[in-house]
Amino acid sequence: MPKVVLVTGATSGVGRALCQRLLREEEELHLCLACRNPGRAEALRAELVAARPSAQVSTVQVDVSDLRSVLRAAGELRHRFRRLDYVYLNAGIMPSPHLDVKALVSSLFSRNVIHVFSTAEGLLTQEDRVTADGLQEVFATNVFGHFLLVRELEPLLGAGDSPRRLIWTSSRSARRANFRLEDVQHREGREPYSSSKYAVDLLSVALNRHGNGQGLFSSVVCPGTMLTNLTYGILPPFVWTLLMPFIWLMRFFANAFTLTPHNGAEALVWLFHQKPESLNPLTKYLSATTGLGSNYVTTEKMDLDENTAEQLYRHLLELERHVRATVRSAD
Ligand SMILES: NC(=O)C1=CN([C@@H]2O[C@H](COP(=O)(O)OP(=O)(O)OC[C@H]3O[C@@H](n4cnc5c(N)ncnc54)[C@H](OP(=O)(O)O)[C@@H]3O)[C@@H](O)[C@H]2O)C=CC1
Ligand SMILES: CC(C)=CCC[C@@H](C)[C@H]1CC[C@H]2C3=C(CC[C@]12C)[C@@]1(C)CCC(=O)C[C@@H]1CC3
Repeated sequence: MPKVVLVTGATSGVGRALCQRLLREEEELHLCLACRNPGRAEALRAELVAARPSAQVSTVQVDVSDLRSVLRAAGELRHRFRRLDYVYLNAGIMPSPHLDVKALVSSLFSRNVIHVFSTAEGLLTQEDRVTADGLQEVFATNVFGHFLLVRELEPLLGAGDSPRRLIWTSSRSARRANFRLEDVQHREGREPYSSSKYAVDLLSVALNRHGNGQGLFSSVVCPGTMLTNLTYGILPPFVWTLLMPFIWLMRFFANAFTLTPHNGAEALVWLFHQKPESLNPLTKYLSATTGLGSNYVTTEKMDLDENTAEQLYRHLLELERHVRATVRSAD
């Protein structure tokens, strides 16, 4: 039986590289591309099948920031598949990022330079929006839409003869100081991206607590800093090109500059092969690249506690009840 793998945000960046690498490395696989843009999804499907004609690749349309779209897509997946072996919860956004150039320059002369360049701590703020469902867009996309998808896919992720896996694309920029249980959507702060990734880390811990007994295992990864549509929103491609000599030099000191989506996918592919029982739920798995360009996976203990994880989980369940009631009454 081929393993069934669902990937959100497969049309570009690390999601796309993950699909290419999995199909190149794995014989028996059914890859389902969960994408918001059907044209791009079909173009990717055709490209993957052209590269490997025996590959089984399908698509499903989903905008993870739109709750009705998530409910509809999950219904379609329940209809199409009897089980999902791996779900990569990878789609993510960072809207209208602002780089604090003064902080960037002063970090160059600080002892913290490697940490700051690996995590972007203090360097970036974003402007979030509110979705048609009334949620903060970064939270809806990076966290809640995916949470609802997982909840809706529970019948396909339940106990079976082999473990089921959730693999979240988080970030080294997830930071406890940017997250508050009283404001999980980050309505008030200026770092919704970091807050959303911290929420992802917490959520993964809670999902393990509630799912491991039924054979469901969750992990978080950071692909490192890559040049993708997301980072081209921070600096345009030509500026990244100008910075390249500096970045190549930085790579000898900061392994987080993976730069290409292929390199960034290292930890996502590595996790595919690991026995979930051997993984630590409190560890983040990081793609890393050496100065000479070799890829490897390293780990980081997450700065969180299980009590906060549980409280966030309950909060998300409550929000889920609320949005389901709203969707029902509007239909
Ligand atoms: N780039 C980096 O340096 C880092 C990225 N990450 C994380 O990696 C993940 C992938 O980002 P990356 O590859 O860099 O960025 P890209 O912008 O290249 O890819 C993002 C993907 O997510 C999809 N997407 C965005 N919003 C939605 C939505 N509402 N519904 C469905 N799909 C959506 C995009 O679809 P579409 O093609 O339609 O736009 C695209 O396929 C994100 O979670 C990001 O936070 C983490 C650390 C560093
Ligand atoms: C000289 C030089 C390398 C300049 C680039 C400065 C910044 C644009 C980068 C420094 C740290 C980077 C970083 C990210 C984006 C680009 C930087 C701010 C991320 C926020 C991208 C998305 C993530 O999930 C984490 C990354 C942390 C580091």
